[in-house]
Amino acid sequence: MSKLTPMMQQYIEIKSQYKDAFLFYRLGDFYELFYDDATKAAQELEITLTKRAGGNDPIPMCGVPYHSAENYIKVLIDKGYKVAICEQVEDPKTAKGVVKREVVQMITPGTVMESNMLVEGENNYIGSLSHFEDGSFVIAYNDLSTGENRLALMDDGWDSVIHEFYHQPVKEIVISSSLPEEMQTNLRERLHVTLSYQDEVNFNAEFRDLSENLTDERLMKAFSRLLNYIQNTQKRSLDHLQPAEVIELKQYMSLDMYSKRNLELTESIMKKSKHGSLLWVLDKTVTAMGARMLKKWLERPLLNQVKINRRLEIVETFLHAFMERENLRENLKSVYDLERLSGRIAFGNVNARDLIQLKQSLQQIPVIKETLEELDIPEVRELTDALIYPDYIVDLLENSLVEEPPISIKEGALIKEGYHEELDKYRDASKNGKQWIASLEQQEREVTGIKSLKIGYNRVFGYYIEVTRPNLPLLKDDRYERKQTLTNAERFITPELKEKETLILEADEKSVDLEYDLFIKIRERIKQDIPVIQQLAQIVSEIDVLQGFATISEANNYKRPTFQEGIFSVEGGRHPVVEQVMKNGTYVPNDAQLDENNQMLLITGPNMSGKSTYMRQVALIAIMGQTGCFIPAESGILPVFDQIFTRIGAADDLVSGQSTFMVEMLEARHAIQNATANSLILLDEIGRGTSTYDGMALAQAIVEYIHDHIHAKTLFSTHYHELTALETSLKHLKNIHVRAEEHEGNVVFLHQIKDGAADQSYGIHVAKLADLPDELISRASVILEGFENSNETETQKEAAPALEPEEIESAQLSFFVEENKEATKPVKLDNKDNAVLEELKSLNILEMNPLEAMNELYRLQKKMK
Ligand SMILES: Nc1ncnc2c1ncn2[C@@H]1O[C@H](COP(=O)(O)OP(=O)(O)OP(=O)(O)O)[C@@H](O)[C@H]1O
Repeated sequence: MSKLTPMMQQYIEIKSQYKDAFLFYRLGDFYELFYDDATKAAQELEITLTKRAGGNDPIPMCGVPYHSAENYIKVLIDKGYKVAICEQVEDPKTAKGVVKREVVQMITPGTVMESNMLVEGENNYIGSLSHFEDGSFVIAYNDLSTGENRLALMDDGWDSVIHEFYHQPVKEIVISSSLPEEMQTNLRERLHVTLSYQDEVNFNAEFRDLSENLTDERLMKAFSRLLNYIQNTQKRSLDHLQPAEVIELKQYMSLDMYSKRNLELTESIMKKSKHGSLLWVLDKTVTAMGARMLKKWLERPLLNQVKINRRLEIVETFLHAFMERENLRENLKSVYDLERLSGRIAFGNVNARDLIQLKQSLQQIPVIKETLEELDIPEVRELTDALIYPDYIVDLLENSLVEEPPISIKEGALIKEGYHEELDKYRDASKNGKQWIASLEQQEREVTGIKSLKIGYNRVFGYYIEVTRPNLPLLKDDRYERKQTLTNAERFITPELKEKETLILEADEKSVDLEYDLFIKIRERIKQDIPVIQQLAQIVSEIDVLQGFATISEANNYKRPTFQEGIFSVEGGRHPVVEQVMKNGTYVPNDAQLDENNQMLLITGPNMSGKSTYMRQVALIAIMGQTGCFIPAESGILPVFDQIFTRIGAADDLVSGQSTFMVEMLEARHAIQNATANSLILLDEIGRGTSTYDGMALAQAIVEYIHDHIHAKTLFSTHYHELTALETSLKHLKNIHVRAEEHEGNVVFLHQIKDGAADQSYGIHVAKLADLPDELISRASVILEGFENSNETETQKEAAPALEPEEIESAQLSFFVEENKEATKPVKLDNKDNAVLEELKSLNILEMNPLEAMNELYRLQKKMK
């Protein structure tokens, strides 16, 4: 290969430091990509790949225009790639004007700042994961656009890490390369995130303020890992980063990853979007900051009753104060996204228009405060007192910036008159010069008698005197110096005019430069107040979420719940999302009663009758109540649930490679291992993913296990009518059913919950509703009759007698019981089997994904055969 140009040599040197990113190499008006980057980018961005002469081997190359680069970068970032931006910068070591190239910023999926790459009303988190010798993990979160930092310490093993990341999704995870390979693969395969590495962890003094409240060294280390990564990628001021908040996971209701998805809290399963989720119904916020806070609240409902009641109290006050609430909503509409604005101020990305928006937002603070002051209850007063109006910021912006500045900050017209003496002088000089020119024009018209004589300006010649051709004879010789001839006119200059021109242009240039400098100073000054702005943003967001709760509660007739330990007693409860999408008044409300006597509700009823909807409704009411929102019910007494676990249909797509049954078992296991007497468990038709008897046996054993060992409030829906017999043997279990009636051979769904077990299944009626062929339906009815008459089926259909707790342990359900429990029944094994058994024992099932586990089992079974 022949010698490369110095520019390409420099490229290769820089690229070697950014191997995992697309290097956008600035050349004139383009960012160029070379070699593999070019080939891959051409494919991903659907742009033309060309070749650059590079000795014997032409170099693959493609480019994107500088001005539209953001759009291309967004495509790459959305696909999980990283981009390094390489610019020409002045080299301070060399003579002025000589430039060098360097990477000025990395854009990675988790560190996006550009507004067109961010979703309004949603956080863009990057996470870092650190592991420690004692088996604990720390996750650190950062949203670079808002500066938020949060930390969570986890000492419940690897599963809890995965659950946490499901719970709080991130675009990118920063790890140390010493994180065990299986864990790295697990993160990649289960979370589909970009993994980045930061091995060197230095705690920089400049971050001391951010970590003052961190006493645990593990938290410090994890936080530093994240901050170091951000520093290395961003290479610019991070003044907007907020002090780390430690998430005490035990202070929030824990929702496992299955619940968040199954209950469609923030995203609907079908559409994979906010539409159709609880968030969609409840989001009546008017600011982007409020929307983000609402999402966070829904993801982490509270456990502390005092805090819950504080929120409910404010919601109630807002609910009854219609006029004040309407005013608040109006005022809030004028509040810009202060959190993201702070980030951009820190990064030096804001223009004068942004600062005017900041001023207008801050000007709403006294108005909001005044409205709140009219609602005089202690909980609101707390918020009102915290709203401190930063009049000095508003005054600064009011005195310095014009009301409608241009987008560019480099062309002047930003700063108000009277703000800066020197600037006023330049402006005066320019203005005086221009006035002098205007009077010269007047004077020359009079002296020459040419009425159309005018003084004009263009960038090439500066100021000139223009005389139209027919008037030229009126000009005395040598009066002006000829400069340019046009078809219909001549242009002239005079030494005096040129002298004034120099003065005017100098003054204009100086004032534009000075305006820029003054603007930067104002921006830097505001930078110091970022914490004040961020604090206001927090309070405004909270007010916004709470007024939103009041607004939706009023619109949908939600009621304030009360709390009482151990009792879930709801009258006329509704599913908030199904109710919302159905026509007004068509949703059938239902009561729900769970208490010490009725810890478990076994729900039967035909397909499509509303079993799942009812179960979800119970959980959503609990979540809404603990979030501090009113609930969709006539009245409600709620317990404070510490955790919610769910196993509700449609989960098969969770992790590719897992069978429905395996997912079902994993979800059930998770509940059984972690639930307490204060938890809520929803199990929808557990066991249906396998053969009838297996399924029924598992279902019964699970019901018994929860009933006898866990005592969690549980809703269990089933098609195994045989299980309803358990009501007689399990003291705290109650049968309920969803009512349906048969009318002229068709099933009518009443969606009403009634005590007792359903009397028949109506499965065939539902199949009929689904328009299966008549012949097939008749045949199914005949087969069903056959089953019902068969003695064998009758005897098998009896529910097995309830097992004693010891029996459960030996009921071959070790899958649900703790890992590594000794098998209770000895089995005769030969040497080959023993070897397989040893291998089986040594498998670390919890570290595998289900597909790996299945493959292992299959392999071992094959070995035995
Ligand atoms: N209380 C209700 N009022 C009005 N419509 C309801 C109610 N509950 C459920 N529905 C309607 O019935 C449909 C079926 O409900 P759901 O999926 O809960 O039934 P299911 O009994 O769980 O069915 P399957 O056993 O087939 O899973 C829902 O999509 C909803 O439109």
